Amino acid sequence: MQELELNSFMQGLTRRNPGQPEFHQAVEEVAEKLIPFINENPKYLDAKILERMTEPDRTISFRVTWQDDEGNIRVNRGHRVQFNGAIGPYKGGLRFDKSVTLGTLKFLGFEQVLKNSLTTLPMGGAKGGSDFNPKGKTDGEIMRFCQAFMTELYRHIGKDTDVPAGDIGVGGREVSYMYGQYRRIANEFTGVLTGKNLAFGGSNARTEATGYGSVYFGREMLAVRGDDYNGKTAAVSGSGNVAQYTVEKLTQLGAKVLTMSDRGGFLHDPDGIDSEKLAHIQDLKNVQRVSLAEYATKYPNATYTKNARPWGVKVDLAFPSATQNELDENEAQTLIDNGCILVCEGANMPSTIGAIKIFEKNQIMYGPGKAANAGGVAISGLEMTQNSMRLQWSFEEVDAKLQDIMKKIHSKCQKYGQEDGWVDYVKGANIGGFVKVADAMIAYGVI
Ligand SMILES: NC(=O)C1=CN([C@@H]2O[C@H](COP(=O)(O)OP(=O)(O)OC[C@H]3O[C@@H](n4cnc5c(N)ncnc54)[C@H](O)[C@@H]3O)[C@@H](O)[C@H]2O)C=CC1
Ligand SMILES: O=C(O)CCC(=O)C(=O)O
Repeated sequence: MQELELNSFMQGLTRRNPGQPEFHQAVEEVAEKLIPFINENPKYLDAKILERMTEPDRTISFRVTWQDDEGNIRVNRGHRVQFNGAIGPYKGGLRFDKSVTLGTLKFLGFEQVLKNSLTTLPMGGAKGGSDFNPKGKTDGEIMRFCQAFMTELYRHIGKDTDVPAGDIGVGGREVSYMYGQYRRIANEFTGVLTGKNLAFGGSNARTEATGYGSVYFGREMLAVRGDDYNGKTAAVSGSGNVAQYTVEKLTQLGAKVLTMSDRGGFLHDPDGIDSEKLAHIQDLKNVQRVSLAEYATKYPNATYTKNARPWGVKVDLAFPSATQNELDENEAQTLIDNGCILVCEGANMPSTIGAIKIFEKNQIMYGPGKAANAGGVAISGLEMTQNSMRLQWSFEEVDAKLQDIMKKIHSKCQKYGQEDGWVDYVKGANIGGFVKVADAMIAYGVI
């Protein structure tokens, strides 16, 4: 059997998936680390596992028709990419954002397969969403869109088939509207979505899990070098679900968070964003839904810089927690030049391939999203468990399980990514996530 070679593999993938640069990027980052491992393990080469794993099980696209407050008929496009179901029901979030394309969801679905495998729980990988732009929409419009979206999606999902959840633009409010519509159409009360309200089957700590989990992962990376968060400064990007709970946990564990951001720019508070200030940000973002610029009117020591990102601020730690490709090669170099020792990704693929190369060259602690932000989907997995048992565990029980899972993910990354004197977490996460899915696919035979 001829060995795999990165360039020709990527040429074939690009040819088969034209116009999907984010999907190409996500596969390239994985393939670069996996191909040498596959060539050393011919069972994966012979079974063409990488070729099979980069082709989704299926993609579903559909029209979503809804009415705005003025009575105008609006049309969006919805998708669900059921990427790989070898180790469990498809699982992964829904993104509502004007930038969403099938290519975006294929990159996210591909990452999700490896991430879900790393959690140790039985979950396949999927992602879905729509090019619907929630910005400026009223509550009634959001509800009607969510109901219209679920009216088609419901026939493709199920508690043992595919269990969606939130992502950018989809939080507790949207999950509730979608769950209500599913229940109405299917006439069943099952755990078909996660991130639900605590009143109807949600799990304690799911809201906090991605941000907390990312900080727990960072704590494990620091512990390898005998270090911790105490007294360190941090830059966080984003101001949504993941960013908010990253800031909360970092602060609780002794770090001082200096930045957050949104689509319009970034906030720099040299005094640190403490719990009172974070509560103000949560009001601005979750209730008023306005720009972070408002923060500076209440806390005048802070500045809001328009159309810029936070990576030029001198910090010890960086937690990119907004979106993909929000940290490039030059910004990575600036972080390193300013003494940053750890980058831990709350977002999916926030660092460009060039940025990752800079982190690797400098051998800093770099936790890629598929490992560092896996706490969110892990607690979604535990929400499914609780729904099956018709039980609800306490916040403390779930948080303890989250900490344990993040430790196990870290250990798996170490096992496959230990190099001479440092840990290559990208290699560790990619191989660690791959092996379980690949072995299941081989066991199934040629399907
Ligand atoms: N919610 C979850 O449980 C999980 C989320 N993630 C990832 O974390 C990231 C953030 O997601 P959430 O906090 O859930 O979403 P969210 O909708 O609550 O917040 C998104 C944040 O990112 C910012 N943002 C979005 N697009 C941007 C752009 N193009 N440029 C600059 N800023 C932008 C928004 O202003 C907002 O602050 C995403 O990459 C998502 O895929 C990863 C694992 C689980
Ligand atoms: O909780 C889930 O199922 C989705 C989480 C997710 O979309 C992600 O990990 O990127």
